Parts: sequence; structure tokens; C-alpha cells
Amino acid sequence: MPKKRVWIAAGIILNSTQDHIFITRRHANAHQGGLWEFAGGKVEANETAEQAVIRELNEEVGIQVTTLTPLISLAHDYPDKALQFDFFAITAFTGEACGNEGQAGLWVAIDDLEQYPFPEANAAVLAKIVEVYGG
Ligand SMILES: Nc1nc2c([nH]c(=O)n2[C@@H]2O[C@H](COP(=O)(O)OP(=O)(O)OP(=O)(O)O)[C@@H](O)[C@H]2O)c(=O)[nH]1
Ligand SMILES: [Mg+2]
Repeated sequence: MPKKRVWIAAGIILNSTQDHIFITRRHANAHQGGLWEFAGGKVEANETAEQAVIRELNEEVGIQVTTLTPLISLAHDYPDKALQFDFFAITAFTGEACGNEGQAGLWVAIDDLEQYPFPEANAAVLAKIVEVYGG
């Protein structure tokens, strides 16, 4: 039986000058644990991807998103999980981004993003960020 593809929405949180991004580190015991990520999670039944990313960023990073635009969508198969992602650029929000669930979080210059280990699925996302927002 084919595995059910799980739908994930995640946010690339930009600062007001659009040269830094807020990233968080996945808990050691989570799927792809210890790696950095763009905060987000599963799209729940009866939710749009936009609604899911707004909810997840409030829960995980403590911000209230006011402006978001689709950045890239992609499918990725891990050996243990088949995922479908919608990544959004978050260009306006209120509140202070923080690791709201005890996870590490930090603002990283776009030029320095390559120094942080991300899950395999993120390679195309990182390239897109550099293409659109890179110096
Ligand atoms: N949020 C997020 N998940 C990512 C990224 N890259 C990536 O491969 N993933 C994978 O996508 C899935 C997202 O799951 P999640 O753990 O954030 O979802 P969730 O918050 O709804 O999980 P939960 O229901 O267990 O709390 C995980 O399998 C994770 O390994 C990313 O940049 N951000
Ligand atoms: Mg999550």
C-alpha cells in the first residue's frame, strides 16, 4: 500500500529589511531531529495551508502573521515519510519571534544560511530563498 502523503505548511520568517530569517532547531527526538527548520507543521482537516502556517507560527514561534506569500511547493520522500510542502515567505508579523516551545531559535543572515544543517527536503527551499532574497 502506498503511504499517505502528509501535507506540511512552513514559514520563512523575514525581518523588516529582508536580509535575515528566523530559523528553529527541531527537538532531538523529533523526525529529522537536531536539524534546523522553518517553523510549521501539518495542515489539519478543514484548514488551508495559509491557515495552518499562521496557526503553527503562532504556536511554535509566538508571532502573529500579517502578510504571507507562497515561496515554493514541493514533494519529498524520506525513507519513513512521504511529505508535500507549501513554504510561505512571511514578510510582516507582530510579536517577537522566539522558540516558543523550548526549541532553539535564531535570526540568521541569508548569506549564512548554508552553514546550518537542514533536512534534505529543504535544499530547494534554501536555493529559492537565495534566488529571491539573497544579496
Ligand atoms: N516544519 C518543518 N518541517 C520540516 C521542514 N523540513 C522537513 O523535512 N520537515 C519535515 O516535515 C514534517 C513536519 O512535521 P512537524 O513535526 O513540524 O509537524 P507538526 O508540528 O504538525 O508535528 P506534530 O503533529 O507531531 O506536532 C516533519 O517530518 C519534518 O521532519 C521544515 O523546514 N519545517
Ligand atoms: Mg512543527
